[in-house]
Amino acid sequence: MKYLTAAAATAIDVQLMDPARGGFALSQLMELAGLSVAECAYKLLTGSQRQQQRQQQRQQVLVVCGPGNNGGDGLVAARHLHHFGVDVRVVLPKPAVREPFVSLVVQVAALGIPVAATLPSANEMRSHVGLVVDAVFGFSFAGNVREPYAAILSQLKVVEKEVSILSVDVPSGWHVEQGNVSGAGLEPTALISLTGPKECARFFTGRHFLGGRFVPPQIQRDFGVEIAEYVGAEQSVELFV
Ligand SMILES: NC(=O)C1=CN([C@@H]2O[C@H](COP(=O)(O)OP(=O)(O)OC[C@H]3O[C@@H](n4cnc5c(N)ncnc54)[C@H](O)[C@@H]3O)[C@@H](O)[C@H]2O)[C@H](O)CC1
Ligand SMILES: [K+]
Repeated sequence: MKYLTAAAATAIDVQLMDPARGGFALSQLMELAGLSVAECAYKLLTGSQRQQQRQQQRQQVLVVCGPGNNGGDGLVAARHLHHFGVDVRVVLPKPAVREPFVSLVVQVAALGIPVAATLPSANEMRSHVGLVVDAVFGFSFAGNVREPYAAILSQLKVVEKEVSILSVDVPSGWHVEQGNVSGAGLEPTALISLTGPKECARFFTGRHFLGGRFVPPQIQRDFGVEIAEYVGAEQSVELFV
């Protein structure tokens, strides 16, 4: 398994958006990343009969979005989950002030998806939330978690053993290469790595998926990113190492 440093993940993004290499716009990559997240979340929610029963009791998916592109992936995923028929809510601690986030929030609101700045209470999450999608921080997170996100992560940690969490790309609060060194990071049930697993995924022991089905072969080869064996139209694939 090839693991990416934060610098390599940034370099892949630059290549993907280079007009002469990948030729993608950021919003396209975010759309595909968010679609992978939504499809993976849906699989986790409905994957087994037991989960289907639990899902009937605790139907909501709570998508918690940070200030960068990881949060953008979350906003896209929320929109797709709504179209998949899931009762989805968004927590966006800081209002969107720039594109593509402003438009993504408009798209979410146009579907009637509730957007709040704060998390529900721990008891509300225990009784109503079937899955939290952690889209707070991705591969550009560094240093100690600053507010308002420190409070959000602490509140999620209170319920993390009782409510399933799917982290997008990096479990929020984890050092991108060294893992949960501060102890303030989430300990999610599942992780969906986008493009390729980051170094911190070496320390993750839960269910691990790969998504982001958009990397052309040349860029895969240049960075040693492994080609996942997606089946048919699926947007995420579980990794077993
Ligand atoms: N090629 C791909 O796989 C793609 C992945 N995508 C997703 O984009 C993120 C990386 O996005 P980026 O905007 O570079 O950064 P983050 O979302 O990780 O966060 C930046 C954001 O967070 C703030 N911040 C950083 N450290 C702290 C801190 N200690 N406390 C508080 N706030 C902090 C920083 O100021 C920024 O505002 C990747 O992981 C994928 O999820 C793309 O969507 C598509 C291509
Ligand atoms: K995350």
